[in-house]
Amino acid sequence: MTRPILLINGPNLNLLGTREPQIYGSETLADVVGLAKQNAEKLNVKLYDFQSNHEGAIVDRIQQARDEGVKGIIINPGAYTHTSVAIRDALLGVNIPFIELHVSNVHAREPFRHHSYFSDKAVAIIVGFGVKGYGTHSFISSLVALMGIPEY
Ligand SMILES: O=C(O)[C@@H]1C=C(O)[C@@H](O)[C@H](O)C1
Repeated sequence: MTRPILLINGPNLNLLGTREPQIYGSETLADVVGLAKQNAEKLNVKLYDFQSNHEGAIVDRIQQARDEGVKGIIINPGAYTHTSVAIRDALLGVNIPFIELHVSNVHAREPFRHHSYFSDKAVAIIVGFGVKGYGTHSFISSLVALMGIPEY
């Protein structure tokens, strides 16, 4: 029985690899998701992934996660981190523990990136590890533990 978790990436993360590589690195989103899935599988964790540039689509995907029995969500809301009450409400509404992730250290960037609509409700926050934050083996196992997802 695998333990389903959902990885959500918000706007412009589909540009990873070509987008401001000095900030976000040169790996593509496909590289990142592939590594995370590989490492999740080793831990008997089924990782679903989703990327959208549209706030409502992210809200819909979060709501769908409850029906799928997703046990935890790792979300990089992208710029919606700093603006979206709607995505915050969706996460609270489905009552699934989530971890907030950012490739860059948002606190070392422009002031408008210092506020997050998610951090006060996140189980944990991963900030500034670059794309490594998405999914080395040790990260996934600690994320799963942090989200209180039981061993099957
Ligand atoms: O570091 C990241 O992954 C976040 C990604 C984005 O697209 C920005 O809008 C956020 O401000 C930071």
